[in-house]
Amino acid sequence: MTTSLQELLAGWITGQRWFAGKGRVIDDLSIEHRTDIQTGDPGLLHLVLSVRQGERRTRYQLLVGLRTSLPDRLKHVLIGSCDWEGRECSAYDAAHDAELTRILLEGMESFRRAGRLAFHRAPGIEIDTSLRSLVLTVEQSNTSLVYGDRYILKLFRQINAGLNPELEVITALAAAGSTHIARPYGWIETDLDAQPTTLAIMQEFLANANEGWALALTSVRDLYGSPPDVPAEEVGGDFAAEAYRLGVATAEVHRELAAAFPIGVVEPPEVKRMAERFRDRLDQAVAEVPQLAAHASVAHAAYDRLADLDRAVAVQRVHGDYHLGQVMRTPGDWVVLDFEGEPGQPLSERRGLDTPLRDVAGMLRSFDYAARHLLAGHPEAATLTGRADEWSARNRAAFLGGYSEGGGRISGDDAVLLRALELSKAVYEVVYEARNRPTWLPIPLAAFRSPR
Ligand SMILES: Nc1ncnc2c1ncn2[C@@H]1O[C@H](COP(=O)(O)OP(=O)(O)O)[C@@H](O)[C@H]1O
Ligand SMILES: O=P(O)(O)O[C@H]1O[C@H](CO)[C@@H](O[C@H]2O[C@H](CO)[C@@H](O)[C@H](O)[C@H]2O)[C@H](O)[C@H]1O
Repeated sequence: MTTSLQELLAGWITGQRWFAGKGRVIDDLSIEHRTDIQTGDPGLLHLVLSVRQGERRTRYQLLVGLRTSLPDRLKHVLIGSCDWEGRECSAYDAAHDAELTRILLEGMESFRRAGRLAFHRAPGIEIDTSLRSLVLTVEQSNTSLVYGDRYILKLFRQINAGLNPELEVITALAAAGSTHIARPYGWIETDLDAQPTTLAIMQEFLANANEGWALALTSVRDLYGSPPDVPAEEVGGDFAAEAYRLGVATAEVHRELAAAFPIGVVEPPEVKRMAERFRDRLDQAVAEVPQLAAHASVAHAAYDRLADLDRAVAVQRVHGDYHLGQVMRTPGDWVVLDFEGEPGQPLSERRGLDTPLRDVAGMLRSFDYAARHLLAGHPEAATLTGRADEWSARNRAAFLGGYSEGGGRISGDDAVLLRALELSKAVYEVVYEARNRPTWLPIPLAAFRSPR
């Protein structure tokens, strides 16, 4: 059975949104660990796959459902037919099968152990196991299940051995009473390379919240639709007050992170090495995305200035992949999600200390994304570019104002660091877009146009 399921998976996995190795040939796919969470019909398998593409080996997690007869409601997530213990079965993505995902809730409620899997519940939490799940249909690197508007369970798709930074951070911030996180309710663990490894995290579902990205886009649309002589601040959907409030919340989260985890200082030689890493990343990105070559000199100039800074930089735990899709506006305040760091980086790096300006840079880039992403293919793109610049500049400034007001420190010297961080993020985004959404590539490329 294993061989045929492996073949099916090799054909199926490349089409999944969360598959990180798009555009590269799979040299080998093997099932590293298999846990039969439920035997019988339907059956539920948990698989850790190891996918080798060239030198790179990546692990992915799958929940595979097996049924002798697949109901219509699950036909859209069919992986294929396979032989399972002598029977012809349909294998499918079980994340979409509420009958099977309930087993995960039951597992967390009862602290179940199934083979190598260990289910956990957060202290003082009771889990309602009667809730049915739906898969969240948003662009994401993982797969999230929403149980009855009460819980959201994120199944990490790409698995790295070790404790996931998100679980570590939200547990610490919840214990410190933070109002800027969604409370943790439970998690699922395994051991990989002899390390406890987080496979999934369940949190409070923020049912009455709106994603920052969606709110920002509504504002951008309003501005695009308004007469050209009306300034941004007079357009109905102006976002600047929210951007400011988000800046305040960001500074508060940074303060909470600094209080909950160790802090440190990076001396000038290490800042030089940071610039060096940015250069290496740029070179790799240019090799993968040739369109970036024409802009590389702008980034190199920013990295040279960083290398010459000759100044120590304060570091602490940070978010690491901060953008408008990671923040939600609840009726009360902004809540920050997904403290996972940049997907694809080693866990040691994602759990390491960094300058909080990395997050500030990430959010500044996101304002630029929001301002420009509606321009691609827009018939009036040429005239609307000025509007996009206006929206971006206004909201970036408001966010920075809020960040300072909330106690976040940005000194004059920090402009050099911030610029280098922004361009490094844009380099990451160029690669990300080339791999996942090639039509969006012009958005990060626009970051290299001119110094702000
Ligand atoms: N606690 C939550 N309550 C409501 N929606 C959430 C919550 N957590 C995540 N989401 C929604 O799921 C989306 C993806 O979540 P995220 O943690 O960023 O996943 P990924 O790491 O896969 O990108 C968010 O942009 C948001 O729309
Ligand atoms: O899946 P994650 O949320 O962890 O992050 C990845 O996907 C993001 C896209 O969904 C990507 O963000 C980029 O696009 C956003 C708009 O969709 C934009 O707001 C961000 O500024 C931009 O970086 C993120 O980089 C990637 O890690």
